[in-house]
Amino acid sequence: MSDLWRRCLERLEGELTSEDVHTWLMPLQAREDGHGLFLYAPNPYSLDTVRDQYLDKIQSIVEHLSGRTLPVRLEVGSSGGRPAPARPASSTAPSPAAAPRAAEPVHEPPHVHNLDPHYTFETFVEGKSNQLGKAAAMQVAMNPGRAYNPLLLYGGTGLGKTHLMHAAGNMLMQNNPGAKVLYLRSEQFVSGMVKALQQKNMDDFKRRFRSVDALLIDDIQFFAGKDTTQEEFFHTFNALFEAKQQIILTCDRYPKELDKLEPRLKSRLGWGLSVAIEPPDFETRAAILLSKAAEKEMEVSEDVAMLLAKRIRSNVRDLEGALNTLAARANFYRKPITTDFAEETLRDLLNTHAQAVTVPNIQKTVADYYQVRLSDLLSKRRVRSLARPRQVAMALSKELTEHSLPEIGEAFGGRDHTTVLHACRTIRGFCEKDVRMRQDWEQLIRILTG
Ligand SMILES: Nc1ncnc2c1ncn2[C@@H]1O[C@H](COP(=O)(O)OP(=O)(O)OP(=O)(O)O)[C@@H](O)[C@H]1O
Repeated sequence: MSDLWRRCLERLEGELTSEDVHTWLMPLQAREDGHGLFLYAPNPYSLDTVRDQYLDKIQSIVEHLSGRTLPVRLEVGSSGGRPAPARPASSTAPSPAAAPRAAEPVHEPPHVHNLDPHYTFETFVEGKSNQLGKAAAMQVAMNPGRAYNPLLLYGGTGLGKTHLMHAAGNMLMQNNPGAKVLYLRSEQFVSGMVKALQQKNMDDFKRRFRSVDALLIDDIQFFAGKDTTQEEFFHTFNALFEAKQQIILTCDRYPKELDKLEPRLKSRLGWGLSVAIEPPDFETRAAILLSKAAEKEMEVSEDVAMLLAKRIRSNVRDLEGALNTLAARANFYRKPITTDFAEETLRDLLNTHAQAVTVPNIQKTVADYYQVRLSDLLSKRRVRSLARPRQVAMALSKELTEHSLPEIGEAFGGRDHTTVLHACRTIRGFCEKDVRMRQDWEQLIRILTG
């Protein structure tokens, strides 16, 4: 890899999300000579995206790193000169020896996927919280268009929905290398559509999306309130569905609960299978940490993994962030990652996560959330409008703090420990069968630990 591009990527990793870097920038091949830095995109779609969203940033980093004005050129192809997989028929095959052309807008359907190769089922750690989602995603990858269509994965941020979606796409490609799989964030669907409307080439837009074997759209909550997008997506959905092409979607909540999403679209989304991805429990968090550490070839003991898993409960992205910080510091100071080193390095981060999670804080947060008075929540009154939030607050106290059942009972106006135990069981039962309760629960966990 060109040294300049490697350093540029390192900078970009600090400025963009790792998803952006993995999806769009890592797949680029680079060649550098005295005239410029040449970047080769695997397909026209990827070229369009890199040019529209990242080229300016890349250009300024390259200038900064090289200390001079060095042009950055983009084209479809490879730095080794292998023919471009999806060059439009009117263009000649790229050759790195030829003068690079400026990127032109191209609207051919992508023949090379833009999936993140690191997001596979092998690198996904299974636990109770994501078991169903993983099984469903595997089913879809093995029987695209037939098992569940659409497959919709929903749940809070950073819990592995995007990972599973890419894993399904990667497995589908592995089983059928000729398949056309297109992954997009919903913002990209919206901006592609706006551009097509402006340039009056909606036919190209429609063709681009409808010619794939599997369409993966991330974070569809972004469609809410965007009527034209929903209309277009509705038609794309129908076309794909009728042709038995696979659709995989993610959403940050149960889509039926999304305001400002057209009823007919909501109904379509319910035709296949919707699976919740829940926050992982302690054991799964620790297992994920050990697996990520192994992937990064970091030496992390079980003690360190358990320390982080115990203190960081919000989501997997935060866990991974903590691990990356540890890796960078350990590398810099050339020190082994012991529990002391981890405590010291992540002191602020661990404190932030620990701070919010006290019983009084949980009580106050739950009272605000359900709009009841704190004094009522802690009182002996048994009306239902208070009893349920009180049980939620007790169950959260058990889940998120180290306090014992008697201590929690004491903090809730001197109640018996069996009352707390009953609350925990009742709320767990509710979460299993009632979508709204589960959303409340997850939302509260996010507020308290985010
Ligand atoms: N069970 C798991 N095993 C391994 N890695 C995981 C797991 N769950 C999440 N991750 C990792 O956590 C990070 C965040 O996951 P991901 O981006 O898939 O979350 P998400 O649910 O799509 O979040 P958002 O809604 O914010 O897009 C990724 O690096 C992913 O690999």
